[in-house]
Amino acid sequence: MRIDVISLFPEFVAQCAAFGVVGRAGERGLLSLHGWNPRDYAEGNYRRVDDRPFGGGPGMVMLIEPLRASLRAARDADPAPAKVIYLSPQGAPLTQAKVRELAGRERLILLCGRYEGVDERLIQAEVDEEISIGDYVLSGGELAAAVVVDAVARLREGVLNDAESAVQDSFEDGLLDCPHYTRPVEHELGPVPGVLMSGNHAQIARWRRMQALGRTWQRRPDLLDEATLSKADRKLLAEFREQLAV
Ligand SMILES: CN(C)c1ccccc1CNc1ccc(C(N)=O)cn1
Repeated sequence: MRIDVISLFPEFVAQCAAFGVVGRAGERGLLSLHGWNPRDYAEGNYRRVDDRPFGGGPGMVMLIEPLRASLRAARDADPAPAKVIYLSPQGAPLTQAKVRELAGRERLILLCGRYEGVDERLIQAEVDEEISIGDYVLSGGELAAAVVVDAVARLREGVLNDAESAVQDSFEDGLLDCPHYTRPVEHELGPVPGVLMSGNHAQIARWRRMQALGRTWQRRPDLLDEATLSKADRKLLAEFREQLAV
């Protein structure tokens, strides 16, 4: 998979992708990341990439042409067609389902805005999708781009080993994860739930599913509404709630 990042700080996103499983994906050739800086395509001796907003008001707006030229350079760098994604607070919320869809593509071009954003005409002409990583404002789209790179890379075949992808699964079905424990069994902070020490793998899986369902119900009932629960799931959740009522 190839991801091109259009940014005034292209090394920012490359650095975020240099660690851990995503860094490993790069070393294995499963993911290639390329940065393009609009300033390299800006005309004039000041190489302007922004200018004042028509209509007045504070801040600056990114100019069309440097972005357009850097997007063209990124597209032309590889024959595969690319989906252009603009990271902005005005975008559609990023969900795991959207991450899965993006991970199925061979190329993505991520456009990172700075200042107050980008001239709307460039967005209309060049952007396929606007995506937001959450309802908050960042000083630039680069952190949002790094989030997309990480979330997408881990879903690519061969990036995660079996153990790591098992962790991924717990979020795949739209539920929160169960609690995790490791040594020591006894600690001043409390014991490890006995079922996890039982060696009874069916019971352990049952307990973990109950915990995932229960925590989702407690912390994110909105996710629970969207999740399709089996009859067995509903029974487990009822049991979880009974245990609370005790
Ligand atoms: C400077 N701003 C406000 C801006 C305005 C318009 C576009 C991009 C930016 C860059 N900032 C971003 C980007 C993304 C997100 C997000 N929630 O995904 C939050 N902030």
